[in-house]
Amino acid sequence: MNIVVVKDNVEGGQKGYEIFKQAVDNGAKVFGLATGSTPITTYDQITASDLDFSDKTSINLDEYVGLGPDAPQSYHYFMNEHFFSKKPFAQSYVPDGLNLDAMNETERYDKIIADNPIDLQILGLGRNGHIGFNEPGTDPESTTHKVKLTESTIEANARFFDNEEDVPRYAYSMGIASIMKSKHILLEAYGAEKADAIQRMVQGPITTDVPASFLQNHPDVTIIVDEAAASKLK
Ligand SMILES: N[C@@H]1[C@@H](O)[C@H](O)[C@@H](COP(=O)(O)O)O[C@@H]1O
Repeated sequence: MNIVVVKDNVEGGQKGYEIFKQAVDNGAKVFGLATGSTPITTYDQITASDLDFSDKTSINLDEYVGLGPDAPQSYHYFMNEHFFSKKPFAQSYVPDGLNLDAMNETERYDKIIADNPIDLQILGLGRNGHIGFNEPGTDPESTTHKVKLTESTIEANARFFDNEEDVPRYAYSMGIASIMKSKHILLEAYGAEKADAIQRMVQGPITTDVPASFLQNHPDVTIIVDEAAASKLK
């Protein structure tokens, strides 16, 4: 794992942008995208740049079950606001939270990923070490699946909703195996509340208790962290 320690998320966003630019320069066609507060500075740098994605494809990691693109807390809405409205792709895929037939939706999404192998996948990191919505205990062989969110994740994501009860309890997420197939992975994490997860991901045993620890098995991972998130690395 290649670890880059930066001063703050603004410098991290600059580095994240550079990694996207390099991927574009090297001919990457498919970009795996993430939501959450973490990648926003990277997306801001990208959307303010002259990088062109009009002949490229994006595939998002996850979506809440029950929320569609018009719901302000949906990940589709987030992507429209922070990325696609400013920098459109030829096609952008996000799991369809309004498709309540989980079997149908997860199979549909797996086919999209199989047809469009991801060149660069960007990831955030949950406080409990989750990636996408792959919570602790997720099978490393998992492909797209319906997830029951943990209390820790519901609590962490409640800040985007009026009440904690409004946070959806389920999500669709690419699986760990789907993520591991990406050619290059960029994970960003900022702030002291991510320090434990970063330490366990990088230096702990590879275990389903810390889904991100499986990234130790990937040949091409770059991690951008600020000093607070790196503070527990030994
Ligand atoms: N499903 C998302 C993850 O993809 C994201 O990485 C994580 C961290 O979010 P944040 O970047 O806001 O800390 O939150 C959510 O649970």
